[in-house]
Amino acid sequence: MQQREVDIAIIGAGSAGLSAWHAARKHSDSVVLIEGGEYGTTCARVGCMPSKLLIAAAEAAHQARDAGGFGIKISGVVVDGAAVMARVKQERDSFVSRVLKSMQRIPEEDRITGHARFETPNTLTVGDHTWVTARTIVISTGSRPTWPSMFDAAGERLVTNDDVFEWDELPESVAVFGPGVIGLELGQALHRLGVRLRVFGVGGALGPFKDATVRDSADATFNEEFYVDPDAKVEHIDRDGDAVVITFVERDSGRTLTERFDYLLAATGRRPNVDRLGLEHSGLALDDKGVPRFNRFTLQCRNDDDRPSHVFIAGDANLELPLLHEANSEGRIAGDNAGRFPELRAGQRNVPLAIVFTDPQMATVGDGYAELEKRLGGCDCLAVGEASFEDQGRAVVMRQNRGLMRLYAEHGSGQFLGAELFGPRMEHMAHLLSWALEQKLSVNQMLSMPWYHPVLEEGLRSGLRDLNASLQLGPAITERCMECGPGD
Ligand SMILES: Cc1cc2nc3c(=O)[nH]c(=O)nc-3n(C[C@H](O)[C@H](O)[C@H](O)COP(=O)(O)OP(=O)(O)OC[C@H]3O[C@@H](n4cnc5c(N)ncnc54)[C@H](O)[C@@H]3O)c2cc1C
Ligand SMILES: NC(=O)c1ccc[n+]([C@@H]2O[C@H](COP(=O)([O-])OP(=O)(O)OC[C@H]3O[C@@H](n4cnc5c(N)ncnc54)[C@H](O)[C@@H]3O)[C@@H](O)[C@H]2O)c1
Repeated sequence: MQQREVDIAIIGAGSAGLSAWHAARKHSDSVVLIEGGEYGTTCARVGCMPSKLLIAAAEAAHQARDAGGFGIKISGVVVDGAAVMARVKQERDSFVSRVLKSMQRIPEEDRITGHARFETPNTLTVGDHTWVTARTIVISTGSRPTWPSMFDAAGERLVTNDDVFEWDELPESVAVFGPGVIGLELGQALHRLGVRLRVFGVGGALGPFKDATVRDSADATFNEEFYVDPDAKVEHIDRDGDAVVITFVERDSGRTLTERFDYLLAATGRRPNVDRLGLEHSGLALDDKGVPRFNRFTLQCRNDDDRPSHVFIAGDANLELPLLHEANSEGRIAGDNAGRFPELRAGQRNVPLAIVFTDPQMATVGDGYAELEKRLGGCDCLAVGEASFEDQGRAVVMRQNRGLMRLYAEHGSGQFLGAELFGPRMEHMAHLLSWALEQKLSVNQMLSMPWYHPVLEEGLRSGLRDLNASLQLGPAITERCMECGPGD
């Protein structure tokens, strides 16, 4: 076994680990980055980027088919599955190669390949070849898909997002389990690319929504396009030859059906990669899910005797907000603090922002309705406003007039608190709203900003007016702003 003694060891060369490495190197030349799986990051290899590439192809097919609604006739839209997958893989590989190229800036002697495990609080073994003793350690080991054992009946026809972007052709049919973020993004894309689809969920959850009004709107809208049952009754999952055979109660008819699918796509959530780290030797205090307890501003873990630890945890590994921008910023904070230890700095954390790239898009800004309701509902302090996109001017122009937004504010102060958004191009609206929340703007201040015409943001103005009306603050409310032009 080789022996390495370093200042800082970073476990996992994903997005969080790479950010941590760059931040840590500002403090010390003695930093190693340990990677046990494939280099290139989850985001570029099997996550954000290939999923958006598949969605982009699906959008092109959808727009071609929908063009008739504008009087444009495109006959015989053909999806060439092999060509679609070839482009997804080619662009995916190019994103991965950019990550790999940027990693060349990390000196070779500072990169160690192999699975890391704690042997003592300051010592790791990497594979069966290296002992690393480190003054501080960053855990940035990411997460992996998880599914209930009943899916194992599908054998090798059980796939996850790790497999989909390796397909050379599009399958004829897929049963998606989990109408969460991954299930809806990939499910809708596959459907639009001509794949026969059923999406099964449990307990009624749909996407990221906690506000039942928005969730119901999304449920109805998606079901106009493809089958989603967020509270499915699935009786059996079997394997017959190359097919996965699923017996379930159909949502509206109540009939028990047995259908064959090429694949079962498990999109039932992800678990943090902390279970194979030998954490029992790390001295760290763990929560009930086995994840180290940590401070979200410093990313510092705690020891099981409650003293602050020399170990930090960033990215999907800590299970807090498994999103790319959070992995990057947590990695930066963790790497910086691992370098300064025992001195620490509280890092800047942004307001929660999540966007789902379905059509219509889904987005949440702030703590989300369930959390706000818990915090402010009891004292009747939570004001709610809403606006539909059904008759929103610009959305009608674009034939994208579907969806609903709900906006939240605090009674008394009038401060904007967050939103759940379902509608066209919400990625942009969600950014505007997160910036307003970051600036702690009141609803009144937001309404006093410029509003162009005719834009989707006029729909946001309608929602803010409705919210302002529920706040009962200031002068009488204008019901509908006709002098602004049609489009509110
Ligand atoms: C299909 C899909 C789509 C997504 N789309 C989006 C999106 O559109 N927008 C968005 O913000 N987020 C998206 N995400 C989430 C985003 O990809 C993740 O939040 C982010 O990639 C997490 O980065 P990370 O550094 O924590 O983990 P990773 O990039 O997974 O890095 C962890 C690394 O640690 C390594 N490792 C694990 N254990 C060990 C060990 N013991 N020793 C050594 N190495 C180890 C792993 O091999 C891995 O390389 C998506 C995720 C998926 C799955
Ligand atoms: N656009 C994005 O930002 C983006 C895209 C993809 C993934 N991600 C990240 O990846 C994370 C993981 O995504 P995910 O979709 O795997 O998790 P998720 O938590 O969003 O969704 C999992 C879904 O599976 C359902 N489910 C659980 N057990 C089930 C069962 N036995 N049968 C049927 N359904 C079941 C849950 O009710 C939930 O709806 C997300 O939370 C997100 O942070 C982000």
